[in-house]
Amino acid sequence: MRKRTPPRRIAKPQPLGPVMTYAVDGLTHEAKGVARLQGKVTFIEGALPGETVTAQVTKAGRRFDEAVLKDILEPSPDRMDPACSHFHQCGGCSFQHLTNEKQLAAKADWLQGQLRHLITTQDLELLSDVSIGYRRRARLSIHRKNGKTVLGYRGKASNDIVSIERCIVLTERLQKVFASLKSALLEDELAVILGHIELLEDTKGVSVVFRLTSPLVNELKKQWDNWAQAQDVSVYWQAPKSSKADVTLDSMRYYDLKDRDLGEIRLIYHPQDFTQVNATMNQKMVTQAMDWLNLNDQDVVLDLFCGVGNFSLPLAQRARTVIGVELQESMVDHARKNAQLNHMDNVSFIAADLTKSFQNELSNEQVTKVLLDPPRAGAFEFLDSIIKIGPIQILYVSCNASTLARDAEYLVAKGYRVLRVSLMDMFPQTSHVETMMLLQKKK
Ligand SMILES: C[S@@+](CC[C@H](N)C(=O)[O-])C[C@H]1O[C@@H](n2cnc3c(N)ncnc32)[C@H](O)[C@@H]1O
Ligand code: SF4
Repeated sequence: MRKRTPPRRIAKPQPLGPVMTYAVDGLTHEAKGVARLQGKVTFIEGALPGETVTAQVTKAGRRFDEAVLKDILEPSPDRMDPACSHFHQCGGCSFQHLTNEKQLAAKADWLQGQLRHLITTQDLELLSDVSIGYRRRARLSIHRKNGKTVLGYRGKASNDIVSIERCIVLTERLQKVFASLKSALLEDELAVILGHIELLEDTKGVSVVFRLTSPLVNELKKQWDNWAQAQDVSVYWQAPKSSKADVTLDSMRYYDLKDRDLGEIRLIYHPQDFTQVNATMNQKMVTQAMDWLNLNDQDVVLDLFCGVGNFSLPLAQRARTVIGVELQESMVDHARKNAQLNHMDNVSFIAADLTKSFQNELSNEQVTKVLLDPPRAGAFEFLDSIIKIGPIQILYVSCNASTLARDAEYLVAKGYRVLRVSLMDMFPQTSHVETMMLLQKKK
């Protein structure tokens, strides 16, 4: 007899609490106001420190409650009207109700808190740029309900897709393509066979990746190729069940990095490879990394989690040798191609999983400096290997301050000290914080 799957327990929605008045005195890094009522902490989405608000508890826990904002009785002087009309529904931004200056102050506060065992308040440097129109890539969700197509992003409070008319954090060119795409797609049969859509802008221009859930008939493809031509964008099709769009070398994307003294580098990549989302900040970040590492022609540098060579190639312009390490074989291929295209023969790449040790392949090199740029999980598993290699300096680029704090505290315990730290505002209007930290081996 076939076993029956037991019915899934669905958590009962909690009844809403009464509307209460709260004095807000803090802000979480996810932009929730923090208030205390009779000793219990309540997180209120959308409330700011210094405000008196009314709110209603939606989730009561043992240690804290979560509440929705009802009314602002006394607003903070730092409050501003969100520039985007979708702000209250869309899950993309969390900070638009706070001035840019205060957004940065809140991020700096939070980062200092995370790194409290490593730095003092004066230590934090800041790298920032424009606060809207900066995103060069975005993933649009698509959903069809009762014959209607909804195109946009996931919502703030739920997984539902919020219909977006205009997204002001996208680059201007992407905003225009988004608008044209939306009006062409909503009534079109292509919408029925799409999983999601990726928009991308780089030095080559704008491109759109359509992820198909069913095969595409020729006529529809022709129609969309015409749309792409009229919009001057490239279209890539990701076939159903394949992990990436099929892209020939000729139709790869590319972006350029400029160096003050050493000229330009062009990096090719697959449209679905990892690339930094904020092009201007990426350029600034790479320049800062080169300045901080202050390389010379004797340096041997390891670039860990190197992607397609975003740091490796600029490093190779200065150092004697650079070795890049990356998990994805296809990105390693692109990184090698990039070295070739830029006529660099002092950089090589290894495909390896950095959660595992593979030191033997590196043991012939006297590595002087290491740059690492891991995903959110950090690089803890590889730290002992780095310590064994014993570089003079380690430059850590991080998208998650709590794993950075953990890893840096370990490195400090093993004989390194923190020289410089910078908050890099890669994603204004959101709560994301990127950090660069330079560590030096103690004598
Ligand atoms: C934050 S990205 C940085 C990429 C590159 N440094 C850049 O600036 O474009 C992290 C990279 O680490 C790679 N990665 C993720 N897990 C890894 C692992 N276990 N071992 C090696 N590389 C990994 C990802 O494929 C991605 O390219
Ligand atoms: S991600 Fe775009 S649409 Fe969403 S709130 Fe931010 S600016 Fe508005």
